[in-house]
Amino acid sequence: MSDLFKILEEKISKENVKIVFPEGLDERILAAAARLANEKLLTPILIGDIEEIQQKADQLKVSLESVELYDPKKYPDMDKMIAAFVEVRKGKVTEEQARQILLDGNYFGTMLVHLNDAHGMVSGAAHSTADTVRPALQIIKTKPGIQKTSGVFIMVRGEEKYVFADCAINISPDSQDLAEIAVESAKTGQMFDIEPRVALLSFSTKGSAVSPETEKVVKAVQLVHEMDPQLVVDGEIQFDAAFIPAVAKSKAPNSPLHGNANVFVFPSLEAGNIGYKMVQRLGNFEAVGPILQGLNRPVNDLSRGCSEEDVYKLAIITAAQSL
Ligand SMILES: CC(C)(COP(=O)(O)OP(=O)(O)OC[C@H]1O[C@@H](n2cnc3c(N)ncnc32)[C@H](O)[C@@H]1OP(=O)(O)O)[C@@H](O)C(=O)NCCC(=O)NCCS
Ligand SMILES: CC(=O)OP(=O)(O)O
Repeated sequence: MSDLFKILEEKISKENVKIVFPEGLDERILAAAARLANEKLLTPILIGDIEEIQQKADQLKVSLESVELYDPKKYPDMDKMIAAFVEVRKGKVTEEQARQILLDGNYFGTMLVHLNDAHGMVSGAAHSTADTVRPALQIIKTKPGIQKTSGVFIMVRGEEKYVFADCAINISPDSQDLAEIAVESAKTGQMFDIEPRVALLSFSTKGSAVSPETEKVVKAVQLVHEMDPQLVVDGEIQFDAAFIPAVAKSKAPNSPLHGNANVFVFPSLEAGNIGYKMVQRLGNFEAVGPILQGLNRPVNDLSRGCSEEDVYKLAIITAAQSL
């Protein structure tokens, strides 16, 4: 993984990438932004009260040289931003409402990305996922052909790397959503040198149980075959049959995964979010993400339990996604 970050770092340091951090007063954000600027990887834009940010930086003894600071309350181009927001939310907000909404750092930061004043955004160290991503869903929107944004984690322990999805966004994905999540997660895995072998997980393997929940996954696998016939994929399948070759031999002898899956698509957000946190905390995996996939421009959400290192890494990924 460190090699991979080196490749991403080399890529982004040649470009002048600007990443906006709406939580400018959060210590983890401040420290990571100072480090990213100091290493000349990208130009961070911190949002918040400028004096307070500077005071906090002094307390933390970090330099804000090469870091841009924006305060929505004093932003000189606010009228232009309000007009653009009213336009993108067509009929859903008035100018007066927009003036209020854009004081919120996540909306303000997302608009900087929308208006090409920043290449991407990282937030969520101090905000829930809903508050972090809602502006992106409303303003940045999904790429053509993609119905739903979803969030993956790259789970890393030594040389082991796996993709877990969706751990962040879609609470009750249907078959179509799961199929799209599977195809997009395979592509995200490739960004991290993972040759995707995709398992659509369930509590059942190949009809060992039958219920609306298992049938949803079976249908999703059929849709994945139509969407990407070359993709190595199987389901519905239990985690052990997807991951342990000996168990695959007994439970799913004809599975193309042969117990070697590396992209795991969970059947619901309950399963995905609980699953990634258990593997992170009980299995001592590093959880890199959530990386949002399917958006027109990169916006990524942090877990509120993140460290400075997590912020630093997610910013590098966000910058790489913008190229
Ligand atoms: C993501 C989430 C915030 C969206 O919920 P919401 O804001 O209530 O969404 P709404 O249904 O009001 O939709 C708001 C907009 O986002 C869009 N949207 C909602 N979900 C979307 C998705 N998965 N992909 C793309 N767009 C989406 C809607 O189309 C709507 O657009 P519009 O206003 O232009 O019509 C919600 O699904 C959620 O809370 N998910 C769980 C997040 C979480 O807690 N995860 C665990 C921790 S990581
Ligand atoms: C991704 C995630 O679970 O975020 P949080 O821990 O902030 O809810």
